[in-house]
Amino acid sequence: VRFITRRFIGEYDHKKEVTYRCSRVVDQEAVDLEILDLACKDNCAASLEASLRWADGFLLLYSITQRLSFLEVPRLKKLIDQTKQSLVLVANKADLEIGREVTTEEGQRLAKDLRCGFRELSVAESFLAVEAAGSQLIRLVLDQQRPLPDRRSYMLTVRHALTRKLTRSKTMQW
Ligand SMILES: Nc1nc2c(ncn2[C@@H]2O[C@H](COP(=O)(O)OP(=O)(O)OP(=O)(O)O)[C@@H](O)[C@H]2O)c(=O)[nH]1
Repeated sequence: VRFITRRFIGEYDHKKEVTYRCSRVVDQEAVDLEILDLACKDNCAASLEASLRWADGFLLLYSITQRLSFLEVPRLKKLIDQTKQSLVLVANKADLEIGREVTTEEGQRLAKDLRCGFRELSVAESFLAVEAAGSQLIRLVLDQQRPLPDRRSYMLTVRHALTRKLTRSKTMQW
């Protein structure tokens, strides 16, 4: 809701399975978005599996003040992995430092292990951070939809491989 309306609505009536529609421009590309806000409470696996059928990407949020929500992440990631969709892990409520139960490093480490993007932010405090997380996911999704040689990740892999090769041959010259 913060991403779509720019406003932080502290308490809102969280209806199940509501799809929001909006548009964004990311890297000069206009993108139409459909966003499904999953509550993931009682019947999370079932609603997640249904959404896997149409979602191109996921923002997976946990609260830094609730370790249990962090511990749920690997299980949810496994479900998302079935479809190889793009994922950005978001550590929310960074404004509540006093109640912190999950460190930033733990979040970063988990995202590295799970090979997904990572952001720590406060939805309450920063619309810009929320927008950046959304844009990061949109970029990942757009990149995944491009033909392989045009993908940013593919080009980075090629660049790294070339750099390694060049470094090796330079070393051999010495
Ligand atoms: N302090 C603070 N509170 C937040 C933040 N984000 C959400 N909240 C509060 O956390 C509660 C849950 O927010 P929701 O937007 O309903 O998030 P949810 O993912 O549905 O979370 P749950 O209802 O806890 O499952 C609400 O009372 C929000 O006001 C944040 O960044 N900082």
